[in-house]
Amino acid sequence: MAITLGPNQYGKAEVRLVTVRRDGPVHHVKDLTVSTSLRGELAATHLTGDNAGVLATDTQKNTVYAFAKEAPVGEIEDFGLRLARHFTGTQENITGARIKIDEHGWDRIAVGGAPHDHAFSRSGDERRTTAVTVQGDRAWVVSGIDGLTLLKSTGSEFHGFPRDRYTTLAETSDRILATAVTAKWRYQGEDIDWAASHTEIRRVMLETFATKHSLSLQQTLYAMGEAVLEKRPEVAEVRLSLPNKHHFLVDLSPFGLKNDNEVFYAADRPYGLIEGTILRDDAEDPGPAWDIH
Ligand SMILES: O=c1[nH]c(=O)c2[nH]c(=O)[nH]c2[nH]1
Repeated sequence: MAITLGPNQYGKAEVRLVTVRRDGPVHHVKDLTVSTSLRGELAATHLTGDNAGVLATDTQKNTVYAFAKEAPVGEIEDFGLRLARHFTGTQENITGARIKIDEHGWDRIAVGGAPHDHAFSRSGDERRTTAVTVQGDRAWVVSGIDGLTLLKSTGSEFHGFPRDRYTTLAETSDRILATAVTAKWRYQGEDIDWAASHTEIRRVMLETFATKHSLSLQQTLYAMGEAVLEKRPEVAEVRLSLPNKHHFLVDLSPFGLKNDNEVFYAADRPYGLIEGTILRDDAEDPGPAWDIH
C-alpha cells in the first residue's frame, strides 16, 4: 500500500483587522476578518518536517497588518488580490494563495439626527465577503453576502408536494417566508468596481425576494440568482444557500381564538436548507475558484 499527500493548504485563519482612516475629524472605520491559505510545494514539511519552504502563519498574520498600514486597504477584493500576489510572488515554492475576507459593517451613530464623526454602531449580522484565489498568473474572485436575514409576511405559498404516510405538513397558499441569505458570486475579470457591483447585486437580490410571488423557496432562490445574472454581466455564477426559517401558525383554538395568519411560532431548528447554483452556460472555466473552502 502506498500512501501519498493529497491536496493541502495552510495559513492563518480569522485575523481580526480594524483600521481607522483619520485624515480629518471624520474618521472611517473598516472592520475585517482575514484568512490566508497558501498552497504549493509543501511536501517536505509534511513528510520530513523540513520547514525551509513554510512561510510561518504568524508571518502571514503580520503581513496582513503591515499591508493595512503601507497602503489604504480599499475594497476587500483589492486587498485580497494584493495579499495573494504578495505571497505567491515572494515565496518560490508558494504557487497559489487564497485570501478570504469578511467585512463587518459599522454605521455612524446619529447625534441630534446628524451622523457622528467617530462614533459607530454595528450594522448587524450582515457581512460582505470575498474569497480571492491566485494561481500562477491567474486570479479568481468570489464575493458575496453572509447573514442577510429577510422576511416577507405574504406572497409565499407551498403546496402540491407529495403526501406519503409520514407527511403531516399542511398545504398553504399564504405563509411567512424568511431566510438568512448566504450568497457567493463568481466574477469574470478584475476590472470591476467592486463596491458598486456589491451594492447592485444586493439590491437586485432583495428586490427579487420582495417582489417575486413564491411557490417555493427553491423558486425564489432561482429567481434571485437569475436576476443577478440578467442585470450584472460581470458575474458568471451565483451560489445561494437559503435556510427556510420556518414560522408555524400557533393553534389558538384551545383558547377559543381563530388564528387568521397573525400569530406564529418562529422555530430556530430544524430548518429547511435550500441550496443551488445559477450560472451562465457560456461562463468561463471556474478554475480553482471554489476548491477547498
Ligand atoms: O419552500 C419550501 N420548499 C420545501 O422544499 C419545503 N419543505 C417544507 O417542509 N417546506 C418547504 N418550503
